[in-house]
Amino acid sequence: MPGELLGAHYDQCFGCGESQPHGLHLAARAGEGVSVTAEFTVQPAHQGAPGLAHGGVLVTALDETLGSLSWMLRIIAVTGRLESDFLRPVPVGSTLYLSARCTAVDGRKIYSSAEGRIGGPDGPVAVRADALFVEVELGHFTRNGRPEEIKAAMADPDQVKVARAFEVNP
Ligand SMILES: CCCCCCCC(=O)SCCNC(=O)CCNC(=O)[C@H](O)C(C)(C)COP(=O)(O)OP(=O)(O)OC[C@H]1O[C@@H](n2cnc3c(N)ncnc32)[C@H](O)[C@@H]1OP(=O)(O)O
Repeated sequence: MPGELLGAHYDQCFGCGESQPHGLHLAARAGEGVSVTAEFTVQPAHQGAPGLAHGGVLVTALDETLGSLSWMLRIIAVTGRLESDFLRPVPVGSTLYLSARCTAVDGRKIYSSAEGRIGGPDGPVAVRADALFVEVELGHFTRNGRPEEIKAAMADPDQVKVARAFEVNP
């Protein structure tokens, strides 16, 4: 339902994992239709220039928010292409109000756009991105991931967590 937290897909994910000490701890919420929102507060560890967020970290926040759209579509997908615009510098300590929406689905291709605003959900747009995600099978992760982490994720007694680690919306 709109407003509901989607929860982390994998607890070690750099974007959303609760157990990832270096991560962004992004918590995405369902929006209206195939859309999501999330908030991310820039920490001192995310600096690129004194007191300013690193652009790559901001793109990660956009990527993760866009990736969360797969949950709304119940599709397993990975980022194939991500094009970003940096419109305003984002100071450390500021909160990025993120929103992403799916714009089209064509076979395995999922097109989407996202933006991050500062100063409030209706504040000026600081960063934006257009993405192409590509639907993949579960084997994309099990074949390509490092075996240690695959085994650890599969061994979790919580079966919902196991499914989520591989980006399947249960
Ligand atoms: C809840 C989840 C949150 C997750 C948030 C984080 C998301 C991520 O960061 S995922 C990690 C980063 N991404 C990756 O590691 C992906 C690495 N790339 C790959 O594995 C592959 O290149 C992959 C799967 C994207 C595509 O390969 P493959 O499955 O062989 O598909 P392929 O046949 O080449 O392409 C399928 C279609 O997509 C198109 N396509 C694929 N890549 C691109 C691209 N970069 N640009 C444009 N089009 C592309 C192809 O042209 C093709 O189109 P069509 O069907 O019209 O011919």
